[in-house]
Amino acid sequence: MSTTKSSKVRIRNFIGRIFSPGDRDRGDEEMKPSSSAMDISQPYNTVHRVHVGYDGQKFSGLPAPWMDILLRDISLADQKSNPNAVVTALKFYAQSMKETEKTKFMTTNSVFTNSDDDEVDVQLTGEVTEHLRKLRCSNGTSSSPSPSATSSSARPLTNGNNSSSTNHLSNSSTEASLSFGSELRSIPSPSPVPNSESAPQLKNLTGDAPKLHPRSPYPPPPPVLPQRTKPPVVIATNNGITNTPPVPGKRVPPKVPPKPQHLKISSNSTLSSSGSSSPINNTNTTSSVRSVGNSLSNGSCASNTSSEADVQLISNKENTKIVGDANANDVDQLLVEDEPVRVRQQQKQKLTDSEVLEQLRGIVNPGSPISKYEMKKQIGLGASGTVYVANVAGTSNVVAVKRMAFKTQPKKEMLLTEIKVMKKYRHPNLVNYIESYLVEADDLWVVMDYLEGGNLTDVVVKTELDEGQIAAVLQECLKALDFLHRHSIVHRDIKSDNVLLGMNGEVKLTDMGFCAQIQPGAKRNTVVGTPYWMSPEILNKKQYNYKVDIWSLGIMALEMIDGEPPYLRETPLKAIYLIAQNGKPEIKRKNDLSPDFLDFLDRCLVVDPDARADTSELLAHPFLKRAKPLSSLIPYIKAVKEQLGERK
Ligand SMILES: Nc1ncnc2c1ncn2[C@@H]1O[C@H](COP(=O)(O)OP(=O)(O)OP(=O)(O)O)[C@@H](O)[C@H]1O
Repeated sequence: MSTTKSSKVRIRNFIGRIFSPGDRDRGDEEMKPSSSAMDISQPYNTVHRVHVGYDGQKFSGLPAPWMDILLRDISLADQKSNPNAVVTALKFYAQSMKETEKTKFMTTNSVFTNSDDDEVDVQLTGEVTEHLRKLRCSNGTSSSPSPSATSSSARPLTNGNNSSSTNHLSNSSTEASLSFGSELRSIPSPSPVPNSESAPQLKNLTGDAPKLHPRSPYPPPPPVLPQRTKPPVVIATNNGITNTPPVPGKRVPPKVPPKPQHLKISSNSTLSSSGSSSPINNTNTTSSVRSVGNSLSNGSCASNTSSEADVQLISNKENTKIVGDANANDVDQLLVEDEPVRVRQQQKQKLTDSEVLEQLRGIVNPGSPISKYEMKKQIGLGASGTVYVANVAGTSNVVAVKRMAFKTQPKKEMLLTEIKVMKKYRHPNLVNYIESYLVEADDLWVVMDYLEGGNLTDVVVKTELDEGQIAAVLQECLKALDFLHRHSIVHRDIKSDNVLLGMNGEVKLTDMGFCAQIQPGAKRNTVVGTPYWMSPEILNKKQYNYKVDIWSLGIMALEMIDGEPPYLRETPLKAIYLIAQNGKPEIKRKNDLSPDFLDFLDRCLVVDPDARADTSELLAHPFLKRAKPLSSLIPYIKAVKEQLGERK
């Protein structure tokens, strides 16, 4: 097993204990004979609440294991300084534990499904919220990151910087609850894992040929040392598309029939109702909405598109008005435009395994790949399968083949999403799909470009890139993100692990499993990502859009400076607390960085997504003018490969 593989697996093992996917494994469900009419179903939508109090000094009411872990990871002083962030961390943690409980196996990423299953939520009592309100008033500020605290950018920050944790607290909840899955489990403690590679590291501060020596020492790490890579990812579907101003330069929402007046809700209620109360929740309102839903949101990353439909109907209605005003004499036109169209309510449902299989069969090539590809060696082991390098028989072409056992996949819909996105969206900075096969209904082969240089993680962990090289990598990633965002696709899992390198220095994004399609101006609240790279709005379960990728890109830039994302050495609970508490992470080596680079980071790591840069802005940023040719990466990639090869 290569070092890459083993390190990823190690980290996965660690993280897997903490976070795991939220997709219900429907495999068993599918196999079961249908229950008779006399059967009484198991309880569902269960909510298990534990009352949580906070007296201004400490939390109470948590189950003992939770209290232990809270006290171990977050000091009383920290709890006191920002109880909101504690709530965010607990909520996230509770959800992750629930998902671990449900799935009972480890996977690469954590996925929280937040809508259609057991409720997992943390709310504080009215008494507690009142206390926190007073605290905020007496401090004269929110305990969440403030705009000024979270970005040194001179650009105006509009709103939302008071962190969503404030949202939890500002509602008038009268019940304090920390809700779990069906049964409370003892909380696994992160086991100590050796610090990231103690082996010699390659490093270059000057941009010259890389030399082997360790990265700069940082303050002594705390005792619990999670390893980098494949930490948790989360998905929580919660009817999450909302109405926001359209994004300039993005695609125009598809035309849909005007919404009947009696069904029309105010723009405010559109946001808050998330479509659940609207009588016309419909994922299939228009053909384009349907195609979006079918092509992408069938994966577990899909969120309910009903709100989106509402938004479109409302905005279309407004368009209609303008058209009507402009053609006031044309009564027929007005009548036609105002004709209410009733749209049938249809609930978004997850695909069954057999539906996923059916769709998959429609995508894969017929026949068998066995004689076409000669497997050379295993190059990686992911949560969903094993990656091999292979030769195309009779040619000198080399490809990567990912083989997955379909039936036992925990995230079948996400797999389907990944293949669909890879197949449909091709770009020089994306790992491109070549073809796929389903051998004997279970052995799924996905053939793709082979990126011989491995992933960026190995390079950032073992070497220190200079600013010109970092700018080059960021520029390539931004080109891919710009392409995805222009197609209304949000990647949602940007991190160095998902950036692959070619031996000629090419840089490509991979791992489309968490991609989602968001219509321009719409938002989602499916909690997806890898916590260390996760934007505050996702962590706080707020509505979000494509800007989450920009935050993660900023964190990835910090990885390239420091070799790891912020808080990696903290326990997961503390890390989540710190992200919620601090917003923009501290940039450790500020004095070593150019003003352009600092400004680039500032523009990515803005807590308020509306004030955060988009790909167009960043692609034009002066920092990218410093980008060196991609060939400058070659010695680094080679040195890392050699080092990894030596250790095999
Ligand atoms: N196209 C490729 N070219 C070269 N190496 C690859 C390619 N795809 C994957 N790899 C290597 O294989 C490893 C595992 O890839 P995989 O996509 O299975 O990882 P994962 O994202 O951890 O897993 P999963 O997607 O199953 O959750 C990667 O870290 C990478 O080093």
